[in-house]
Amino acid sequence: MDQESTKETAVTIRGAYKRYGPTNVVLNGLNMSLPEGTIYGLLGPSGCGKTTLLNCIVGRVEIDAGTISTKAKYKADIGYMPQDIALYTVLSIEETFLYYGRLFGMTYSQIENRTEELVKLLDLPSEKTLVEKLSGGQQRRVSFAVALIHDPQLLILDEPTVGLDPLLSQSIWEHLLKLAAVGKKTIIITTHYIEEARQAHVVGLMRGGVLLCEEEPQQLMTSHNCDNLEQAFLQLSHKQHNAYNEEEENVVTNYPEDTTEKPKPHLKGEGWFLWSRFMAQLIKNWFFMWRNKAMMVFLLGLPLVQCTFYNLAIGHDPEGLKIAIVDDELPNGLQECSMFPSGGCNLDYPLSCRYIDKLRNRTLDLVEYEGLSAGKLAVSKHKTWALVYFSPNYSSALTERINLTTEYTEVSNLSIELSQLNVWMDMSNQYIGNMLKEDIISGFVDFLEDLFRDCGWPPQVANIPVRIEDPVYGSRNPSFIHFASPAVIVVFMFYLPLMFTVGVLLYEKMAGILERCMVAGITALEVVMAHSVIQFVVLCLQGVIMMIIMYQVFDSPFVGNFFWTSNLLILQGLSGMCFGFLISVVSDTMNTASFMGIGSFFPLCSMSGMLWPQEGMHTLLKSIGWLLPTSLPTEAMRALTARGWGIEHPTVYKGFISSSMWILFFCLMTRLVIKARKGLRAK
Ligand SMILES: Nc1ncnc2c1ncn2[C@@H]1O[C@H](COP(=O)(O)OP(=O)(O)OP(=O)(O)O)[C@@H](O)[C@H]1O
Repeated sequence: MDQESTKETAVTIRGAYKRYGPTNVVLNGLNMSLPEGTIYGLLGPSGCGKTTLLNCIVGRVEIDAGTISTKAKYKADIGYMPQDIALYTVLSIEETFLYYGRLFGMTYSQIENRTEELVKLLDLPSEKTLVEKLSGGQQRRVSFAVALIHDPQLLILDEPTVGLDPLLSQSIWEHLLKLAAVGKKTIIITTHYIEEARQAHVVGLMRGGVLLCEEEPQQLMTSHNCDNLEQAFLQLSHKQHNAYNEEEENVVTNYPEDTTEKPKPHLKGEGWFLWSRFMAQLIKNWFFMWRNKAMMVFLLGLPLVQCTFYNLAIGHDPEGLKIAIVDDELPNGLQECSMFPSGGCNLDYPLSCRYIDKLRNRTLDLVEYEGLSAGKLAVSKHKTWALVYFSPNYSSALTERINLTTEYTEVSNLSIELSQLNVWMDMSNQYIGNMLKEDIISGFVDFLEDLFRDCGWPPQVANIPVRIEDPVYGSRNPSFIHFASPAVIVVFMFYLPLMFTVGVLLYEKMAGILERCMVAGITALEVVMAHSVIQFVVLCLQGVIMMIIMYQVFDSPFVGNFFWTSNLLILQGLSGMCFGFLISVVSDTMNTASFMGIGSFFPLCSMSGMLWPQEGMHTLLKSIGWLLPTSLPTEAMRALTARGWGIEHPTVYKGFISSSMWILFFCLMTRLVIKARKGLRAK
């Protein structure tokens, strides 16, 4: 580059090319030269590429070919006001200035003085006012003030006067002229109000990816023999249009080859990590959370409500289930039972009555039907869940069968058949069906043991010769809720941080705030670190709430080590947060992020052993299911809480390894996606 020509210039652009996709050429070999201490009014029709050009100058977008050189060498030497408001609306004016001031490395007293000056200059309301309470024009002025706060050498302003009162626009222009004259600041300003640009020292008209002219406004009007800029631009546009019509094809075919080496970035950051920038981001996050109290209540209330509802709704045995009884050995129906004693060794009384008593004790709702077909109809019409049928000679046949056991007498096949209790069930609901089956069978064993005891026979003979001893782990009557609790906590601890991370980062990304902060010099590492600190606090609180609800308020078994359990949950929360980072960089809209979040939720739940043991999964799923981010941590959580195993046990440490590997994987993928998207944007 010609050193001599750039000596006095603040911005020099030579042969800049930029396109979005193969045909949307936005910069087509553009040249621009901006002397120091001048105001450059960049004009052009909507969509001609003004914002893209500014983005290239501030380093938001990379050009495909050409050179950009600026006198400002560091990102923080530039003051940038994007077209969108791009402000944290929950912060006050004062907090906004404090945040950006700290990002630019200003001291607290410098920020305070500057705040006072800018509030006066831009006629802003009290600095304590929240940005969300300001009008659109006031918000625009705050955004303008943010660009000015650190008194930068180079100011890049994308339509700063849109929607402002003409008097205020005029005072802004006066201030810009003063900045250029006294402070030697260089300013590039885009505007749709062409006549406003008369006040600039130089105007540039952009059209078709190039600058049609770069001249002093008065000179431009004189040379085109016009009274105003609009007419001069019309003439220039006509001239270009006629010339282009002849060689339109060349616009694309002249474009530099994709293989051309990309130009190096012309602006430097100030390192990957600066404590002051990290702290500014952290304090801003804190304000953000403090102001979003509804969001905080939601984030902390959600685990509380979810865990409470889960414990109240799931795992309890259904009560009052209706069972049809058809007892053909009682001609006058079940009321006859009251005539017989409910205990003793009375083998001549109807034994079905004693058994029915046992069923009643199991909180079943027994409904008497007359005849087998009426009972069966009740089940098929879903009036009852099951039908228990006693044959006419049930008691005598059962006595005969019992005698076989106690006195080794012979028993006929008919007696065996009649002593059989017949049960028809509605098994469409697996859990209720199995529970009823268990009640019917264990009720029968109870009844038989009682009878044997009353008759002086060993009651053990009435049962099958298998004794289930006290369990090694868990209780004698395990509940589904106890099985699912570890998975529920692990899945919640994964998804709650994911929701928070995606919610916060995507909001900043979509509002253009993240880009604006990046232009101000903040790095992705500082953003991630500051978010992680806040997220860590939130996930610890969420974990404590869930542990209290699950293990203190309700009675999920906890026999493990609190230290390792809480560490596992924290690791799991961080893994969810990192997945949130990945979703935030992959998605550009809340819709895409929601689809990714919800889309991953069901597979993770179903394969994490929350609904069904992993041992029962299809072989193919079993071989990959353990790889998922919630599978091994769920097993580790179960082993820690229900079995009391320590970190030295493979099931436990595999959970820790799995969470750590997923954190690593999500971080790497996030990094790769950022790189890939940068590459795609550059194409
Ligand atoms: N990130 C992007 N991806 C793809 N195309 C883009 C992107 N940003 C801008 N463009 C396209 O580049 C062209 C120039 O857009 P740009 O926003 O730079 O125009 P502009 O002159 O600033 O318009 P306006 O005055 O309306 O703000 C448009 O066709 C736009 O659709």
